[in-house]
Amino acid sequence: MKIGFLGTGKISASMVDGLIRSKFDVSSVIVSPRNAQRAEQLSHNYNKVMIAENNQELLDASDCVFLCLPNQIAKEVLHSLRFHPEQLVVSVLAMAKVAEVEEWINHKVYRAVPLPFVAECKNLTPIYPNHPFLRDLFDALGGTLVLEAEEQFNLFMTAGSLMGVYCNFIETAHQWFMTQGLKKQQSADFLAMMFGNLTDEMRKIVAAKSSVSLDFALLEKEFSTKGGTNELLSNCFSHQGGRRALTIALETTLQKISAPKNT
Ligand SMILES: NC(=O)C1=CN([C@@H]2O[C@H](COP(=O)(O)OP(=O)(O)OC[C@H]3O[C@@H](n4cnc5c(N)ncnc54)[C@H](OP(=O)(O)O)[C@@H]3O)[C@@H](O)[C@H]2O)C=CC1
Repeated sequence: MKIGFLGTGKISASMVDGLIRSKFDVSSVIVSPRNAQRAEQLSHNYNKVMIAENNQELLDASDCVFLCLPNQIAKEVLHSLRFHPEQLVVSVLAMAKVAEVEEWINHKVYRAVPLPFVAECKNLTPIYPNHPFLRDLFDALGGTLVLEAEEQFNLFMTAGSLMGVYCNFIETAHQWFMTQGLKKQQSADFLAMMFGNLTDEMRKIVAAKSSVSLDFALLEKEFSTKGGTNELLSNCFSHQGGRRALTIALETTLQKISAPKNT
């Protein structure tokens, strides 16, 4: 199977890294010439990776193509391209629904939310609708979550949009500690170690595969001594609008993801 990536950015590079590292049987990978530096790097790193002359040549050579373009220009770029009837087309575009992309390209479309961690074959990737080839591919990259409805898929797209705000949260605390006099390196080391360890705790619970699913409220309690400073900080954050701000941000993002575009 020849797999093509239209738009050679962060997600394409992560998927290429993961595919080459995985046991998935891929005969060759074709990337589009933009971003030139990233495409060059991938073809330099891996024998199986070739750079197409242009977007149409990439489509002509691919059995399966992942649409990994910036959202703002996707419609315009895709409109001018010819897809082949037997080709499997997978959109990773966050902000366009299946029906919209199908109208742009006049071709059946599947969707996926691969996150950068597919590069190390350790991410669960939601797909919609189900497709056996995509299931096998993403299973090799860490696991597949098959969604029956696009509304469910859009909720996972929203969940996948939490990475930036998570870093924002830590950065806000980090900046505050520095204004209070902590050394940059010491603050960064401490925060990175603590948040990394919290993530490891969640991994342990998931790996134990107990019948009880991960309970985040319980974790919050476990890491908050009754009457202690963790409880104080968490309650203060919630009462000052922290939870509300996150809920509003999630709703705004889901609305943007789900809103119909001008087709
Ligand atoms: N990053 C993530 O975690 C996730 C991203 N997504 C979605 O995936 C898509 C890609 O995201 P991401 O990889 O992060 O974005 P990037 O900006 O890293 O990659 C987009 C790539 O498209 C290239 N490009 C721009 N114009 C064209 C064109 N006309 N023809 C071909 N390629 C072009 C850009 O090249 P150049 O640099 O030269 O402009 C760039 O390399 C987006 O729609 C995003 O919403 C979905 C799930 C998760």
